[in-house]
Amino acid sequence: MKELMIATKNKGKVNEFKELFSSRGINVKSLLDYPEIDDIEETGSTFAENAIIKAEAISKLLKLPVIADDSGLSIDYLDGRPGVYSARYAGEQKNDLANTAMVLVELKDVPSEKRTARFHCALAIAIPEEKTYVVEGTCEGQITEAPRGENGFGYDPVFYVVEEGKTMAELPKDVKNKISHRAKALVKMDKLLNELEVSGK
Ligand SMILES: O=P(O)(O)OP(=O)(O)OP(=O)(O)OC[C@H]1O[C@@H](n2cnc3c(O)ncnc32)[C@H](O)[C@@H]1O
Ligand SMILES: [Mg+2]
Repeated sequence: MKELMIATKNKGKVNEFKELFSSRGINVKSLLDYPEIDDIEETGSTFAENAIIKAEAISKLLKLPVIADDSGLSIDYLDGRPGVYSARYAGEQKNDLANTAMVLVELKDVPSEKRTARFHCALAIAIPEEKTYVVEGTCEGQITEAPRGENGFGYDPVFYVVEEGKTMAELPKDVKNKISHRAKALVKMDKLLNELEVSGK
């Protein structure tokens, strides 16, 4: 089975990439296998820039083709925040519960029609001695008034998917893996991998 390195230490992302790539016959490795590698500083101003920064840094270090994911939540009422600051919105400790609580406080008493939001995912692939490619996917929704559901990770319990009538955290993982920002970006990445033959398919 072929292997791909994903430059992330986020367990929620790693689980989703394992599920998403297993159906493609690809085994996923991540930075959870490399505890000695520190977080790469995300100095970009867009998801795409940050995905490229992470993919290139880890590809250079490991001398391997590397995919990185930079993702987050943009809330219209908050002018796109938390955006690229999604992971550390409530502080440096990157706490999912504190981040979602902060979003709910900021949207307190905001009516449902003004609670529109979307998840973004930028996926970059850096290949040693070659150029870096980046693809993106989004998923539309609304911010709930309270968290609901146990599945997924991050902001999923407060992200309501209108077409499904459920929060992302209430949806079974196979449904999230069809409709999510990450799944949509991955469909585009898949085409790229086929063209580049990085996956060996
Ligand atoms: O940078 P890496 O090591 O990949 O891990 P990270 O957790 O710091 O990841 P990001 O910088 O991309 O920040 C993403 C933030 O957006 C949240 N997020 C990303 N994808 C999500 C999803 O599918 N569902 C819910 N929240 C998500 C996630 O919880 C983080 O708070
Ligand atoms: Mg990060």
